Amino acid sequence: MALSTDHSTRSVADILGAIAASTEAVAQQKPGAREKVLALSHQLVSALETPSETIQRMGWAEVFDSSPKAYNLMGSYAESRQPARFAATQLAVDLNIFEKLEETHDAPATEYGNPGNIADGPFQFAHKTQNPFFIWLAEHPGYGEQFNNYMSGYRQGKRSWCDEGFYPVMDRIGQGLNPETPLLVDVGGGLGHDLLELRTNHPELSGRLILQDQPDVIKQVGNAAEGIELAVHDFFTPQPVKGAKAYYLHSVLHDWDDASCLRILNNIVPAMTPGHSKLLINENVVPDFGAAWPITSMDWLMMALGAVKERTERQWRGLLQQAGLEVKGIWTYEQGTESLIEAEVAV
Ligand SMILES: C[S@@+](CC[C@H](N)C(=O)[O-])C[C@H]1O[C@@H](n2cnc3c(N)ncnc32)[C@H](O)[C@@H]1O
Repeated sequence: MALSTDHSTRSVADILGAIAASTEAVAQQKPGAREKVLALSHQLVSALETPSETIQRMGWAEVFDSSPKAYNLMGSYAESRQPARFAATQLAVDLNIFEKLEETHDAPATEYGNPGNIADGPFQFAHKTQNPFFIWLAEHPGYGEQFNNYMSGYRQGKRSWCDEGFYPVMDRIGQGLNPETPLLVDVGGGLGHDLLELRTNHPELSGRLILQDQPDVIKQVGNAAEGIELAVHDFFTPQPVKGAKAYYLHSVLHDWDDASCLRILNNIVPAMTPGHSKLLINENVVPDFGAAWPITSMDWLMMALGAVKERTERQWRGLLQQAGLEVKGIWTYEQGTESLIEAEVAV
């Protein structure tokens, strides 16, 4: 869902005007003035944010790190002076936050590192399981279905990689196609929203569009994805579709640790035709400085859910290189959006 510019511009201007008109009363601590501006601020947020941002804010960002209070309490990438380092804020230091963590946690034993075992992280502790998140989901179909619905909601209002001004689809994957050959294989593609967007934004592209996912997910798609081929495929097994123009992984690799990602990539690379096939990865690329809240809060969420992390550009390049892939370009639309990483088989 796109933000309606006319409506939101008018609302935002009105709300900002009302806030400006109340600042004097707040400064003078008039009864009710602070509450009024607070209520207006909530209206301002709801006028500005997309459904995706609402889900992020209510679902995890405020809990983890993005609300000014929690964020300032712990620290942020934004305040760090070292690349890709998280810096404690003055408030965290003043409140001895990290000493408190040390008392309640076995942090020193892990040298304060991220949890790194996908079968033994915070999620497994909470749910008393030894299964990684997606295996647990597959065993709990009700939750799996809700997760798939959530992924569709999470995409609403977000820039799509195939929107004008993001990844130059026609230039990069639009040449040398014919209707019989696979254009794009969406590996772990969920309910197929990316393929539907590609078809809507680029109806002129020819070639087969193939959605692959786990059995329950493909069953949930049913016949809701007309013109898209549905296939049950476990991405830890060899990719059956050979020589596609593009293999696409959206929010898949960030679910897994490096060893699992290499297994996924090593199962795709043999299917790629050198000089023809591209691997497209749609993920956050954490900037070394000043990462925006949608990215830093997602990093916290991934730690909690999967004992995994969002990756920096250096980490992405290193991972792909290990799989015999060479990065051809990274496209980012604006601060805080996911990026499109394009790679080919290294020659
Ligand atoms: C975070 S979701 C991303 C879904 C979709 N690509 C998107 O961006 O909305 C990860 C997807 O990976 C799928 N998945 C997990 N393990 C899988 C496996 N072994 N083989 C294939 N798909 C798998 C899940 O079912 C889920 O749809």
